[in-house]
Amino acid sequence: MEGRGVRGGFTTYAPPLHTSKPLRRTVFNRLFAVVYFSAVLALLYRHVRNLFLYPTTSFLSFSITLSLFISDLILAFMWATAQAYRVSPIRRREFPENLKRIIKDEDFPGIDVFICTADPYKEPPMNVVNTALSLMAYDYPADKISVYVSDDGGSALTLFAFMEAAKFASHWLPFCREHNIMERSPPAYFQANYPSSTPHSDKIKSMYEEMKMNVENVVDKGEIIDDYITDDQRRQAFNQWSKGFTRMDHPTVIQVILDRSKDRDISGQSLPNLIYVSRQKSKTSPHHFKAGALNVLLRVSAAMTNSPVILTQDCDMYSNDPGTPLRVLCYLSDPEIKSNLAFIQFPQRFHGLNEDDTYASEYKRLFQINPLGFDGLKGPNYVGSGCFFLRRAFFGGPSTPVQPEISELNPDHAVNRPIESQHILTLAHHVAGCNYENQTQWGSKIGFRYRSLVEDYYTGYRLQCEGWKSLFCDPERAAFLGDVPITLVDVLGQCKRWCIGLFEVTFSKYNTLIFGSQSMGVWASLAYSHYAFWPIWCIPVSFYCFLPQLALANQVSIFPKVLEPWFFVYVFLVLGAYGQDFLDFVLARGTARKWWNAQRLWMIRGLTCFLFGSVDYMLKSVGIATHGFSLTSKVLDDEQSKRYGQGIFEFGVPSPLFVPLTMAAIINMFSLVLGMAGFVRGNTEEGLGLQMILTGFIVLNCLPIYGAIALRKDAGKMPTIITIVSTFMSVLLYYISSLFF
Ligand SMILES: O=c1ccn([C@@H]2O[C@H](COP(=O)(O)OP(=O)(O)O[C@H]3O[C@H](CO)[C@@H](O)[C@H](O)[C@H]3O)[C@@H](O)[C@H]2O)c(=O)[nH]1
Ligand SMILES: [Mn+2]
Repeated sequence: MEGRGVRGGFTTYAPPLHTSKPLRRTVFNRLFAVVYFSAVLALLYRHVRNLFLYPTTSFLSFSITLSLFISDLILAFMWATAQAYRVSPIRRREFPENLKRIIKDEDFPGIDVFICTADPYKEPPMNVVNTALSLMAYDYPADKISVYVSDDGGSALTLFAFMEAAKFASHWLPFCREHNIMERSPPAYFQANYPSSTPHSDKIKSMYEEMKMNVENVVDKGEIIDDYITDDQRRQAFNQWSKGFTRMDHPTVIQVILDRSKDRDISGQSLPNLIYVSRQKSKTSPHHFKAGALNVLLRVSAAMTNSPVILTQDCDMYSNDPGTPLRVLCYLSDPEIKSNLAFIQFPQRFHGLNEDDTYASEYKRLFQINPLGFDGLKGPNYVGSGCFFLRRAFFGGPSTPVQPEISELNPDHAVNRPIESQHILTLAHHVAGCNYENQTQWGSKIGFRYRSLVEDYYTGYRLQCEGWKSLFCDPERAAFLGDVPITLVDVLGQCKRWCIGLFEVTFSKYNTLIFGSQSMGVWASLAYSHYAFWPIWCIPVSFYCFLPQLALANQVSIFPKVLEPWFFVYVFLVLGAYGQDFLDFVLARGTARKWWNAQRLWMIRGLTCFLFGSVDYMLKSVGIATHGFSLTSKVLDDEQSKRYGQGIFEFGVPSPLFVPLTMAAIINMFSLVLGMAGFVRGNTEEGLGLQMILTGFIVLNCLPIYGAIALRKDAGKMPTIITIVSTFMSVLLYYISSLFF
């Protein structure tokens, strides 16, 4: 594949548009996997042997060995699935500078950009607007871009913000072009380029500030006051928010804010289409959260522009590089790649992370490392944002197309009427209706797939099962930058939602191991299974955080003695796994301190969201609970931001998620102290060495929790009620354990 040039399907001497090459560490990884696997087998053999010794040993030691066996079996399973990312990882490069020789501007495909937002108070309209502006300002012919905004919040405030943004866009877009600006989200530009201001940029800045003031004013008031309703068009638009209009129950609102066939910027160039869509909602029809919103956009955009390329974007992920669509074209101009390509995924990267990424919100493994491994198989999974799709992929497999119910939605249907024509608007309203999907294949065989809270993972997976491929595009300069949650409860809440969504896939007929391996081969199925089974990490993590410690506190040895042969198997397995993880992390632009935080968060997730997500999923399957898509908040609180900036853990709210975590902190500290005391007095068994090391390691990981319990006075400290409940439960747990040991 390397160095191949592409022109009209023939391999020529033309300069390449893209290359790919295997990662250098692949050979090492494969060898290491063989050695590591032998050690895993040895350990499992040891457990099985010990289990068979029962009933010569006690019931207690049988239960302990069984728990360790189950934990290690799960760890071994997760390790095995993760090897899928290590068999053939590749890294790609694109050469957009060679594009002009192969394709002319007028032959560029149209792009429909989808931006989803769902709540003006959790997702401030100004941020949504900034995302939209950054995408409208792509270095791409404006008459080929249409931006569709889906507002599940059904908020006039968001529509108002976009009306203001459209005015500003007519100044902002030419300004960006003229000065060749990289940061096309206005606040990112002002932050990066001030104080080196010019009269022109000052003028733009003050226009931006004025828009921002108007929008925030309206959002604060919660309504559009008459002063802002400056013309009939606006009056008509806002009159749609009639009495009885609520976010969960309202008719469709579709507003063409900019029409590229007639709207021009101040330099006279056309502006991209900008269309606001708030689909019809009714309390009696399911809306399927983001997947439902995206399917409405798929249909509304089909009616209006039907561009062959679609970019899906979360409202908080702005473009950080105006050249991104050209990178995409490097692949789309290669007929060999394009024929079975469903999507090109860019990594989710973030701005506003604190120095050491306290909550590992970067998810480096998920978003940056593992996709390289996926890419050498069938391609990366879809992660919801920063992804360019070929529209055709939503309508059946590459060789098994599925026809939509009306021909206008066909991916190759050409739209030949203006978007504001009555015919088009009527059709668009029709396909945005909340009953439109009844008795259709939307959500099952067509479009984004329903029935999982991780619609992104599930949709990408199903597309690949249909035979589609995908590509991972990870340029040095981040293509998109998103917000991160800055409080622990938000971080864990988001992860808990993912866990529920993942289990919804695992325990369905599309199980990644069974259905997946039949549809896309063993390795890709393993790669998907790694995430499908993500939440089960809660089992080994919980066992390892409590069992050895309780045994230690009771002076019972459960691991091999220090320096005996099995001790070295344990040491190799642990150091091997952590060492390889560290290496991957640092080679992917990571630092040692960020890695430390990432491994800490893995432990924390095991005790919190993985655990609660699994339990919630089970409660739901037996009909006890229901769950929805709880939005991640993108609003910054000053005090919280300050603490986040200093790298201080933010607890603050009395969430049950914190209870097992605090219990682990307490029990580990308690056992460590007892263990040390035993050592000092000389009556600690020599078999307790590994337990002491493990407990010490967990205590080290829990340092911020002790601080939050005992030392801090700020609003982000551990709520007293959580400390009390956890202490009580820890004492209870210790008491129960002492009855058995
Ligand atoms: O009913 C809904 C719920 C959410 N959203 C939008 O979905 C996006 C993602 O929501 P967010 O709260 O930011 O969730 P995250 O967990 O941060 O998102 C990650 O995980 C989601 C799946 O759980 C994916 O959809 C996202 O793309 C991925 O970034 C946002 O733009 C929302 O406005 C809707 O449009 N309608
Ligand atoms: Mn998000």
